[in-house]
Amino acid sequence: MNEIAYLGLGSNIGDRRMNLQATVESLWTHDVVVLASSSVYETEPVGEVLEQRSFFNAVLRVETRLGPEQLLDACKAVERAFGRTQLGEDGYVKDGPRAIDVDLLLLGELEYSSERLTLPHREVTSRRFVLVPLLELAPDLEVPGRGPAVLALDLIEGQDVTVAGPPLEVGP
Ligand SMILES: Nc1ncnc2c1ncn2[C@@H]1O[C@H](COP(=O)(O)OP(=O)(O)OP(=O)(O)O)[C@@H](O)[C@H]1O
Ligand SMILES: Nc1nc2c(c(=O)[nH]1)N=C(CO)CN2
Repeated sequence: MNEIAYLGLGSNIGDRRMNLQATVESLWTHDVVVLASSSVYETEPVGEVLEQRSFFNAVLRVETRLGPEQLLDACKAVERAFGRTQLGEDGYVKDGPRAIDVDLLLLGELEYSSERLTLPHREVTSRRFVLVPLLELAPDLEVPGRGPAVLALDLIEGQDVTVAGPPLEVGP
């Protein structure tokens, strides 16, 4: 059965918008149908590395027949295609600069936990750079197990987010 999922994209190396657009095209080749994109936002770095270039972030609404672990594999395959080092590999920096980051934010109503995957994404309700584009696509969104996304956004202080450009092209 096909499910609706939301993916969070981020880039802060090279041509950031071009990297996000190329990610959309790469997802098509992994059985992930991209239905809609949020606007592209320029966002202040959040997390363990604050002294780095600002990010471009966007959220995609996708449709897929993949299950949770397979969908994570697809996200990781797209990151690898852009040369991203992965957790556990040489050169990996938690929260560090990256040409592309693809996070699996939500898969339908699923609450799921395995060694390598947590759904909803553990940070989905604490990051403005995720919630602002997510709410643009789904203003009434309820985050499974955590309540209305709009209430979570109200609780976040700081984390500058501004519109940098129109939505990514999602057509084939
Ligand atoms: N919902 C999820 N989406 C993506 N990765 C997840 C998720 N839940 C758990 N993970 C795990 O988190 C690991 C680290 O992810 P990643 O390399 O993208 O970290 P990061 O981008 O530095 O930080 P963050 O995950 O907080 O954005 C992945 O290898 C993956 O196994
Ligand atoms: N603004 C912003 N900050 C981040 C981002 C990101 O995509 N945008 N990604 C991170 C690691 O996943 C760490 N910090």
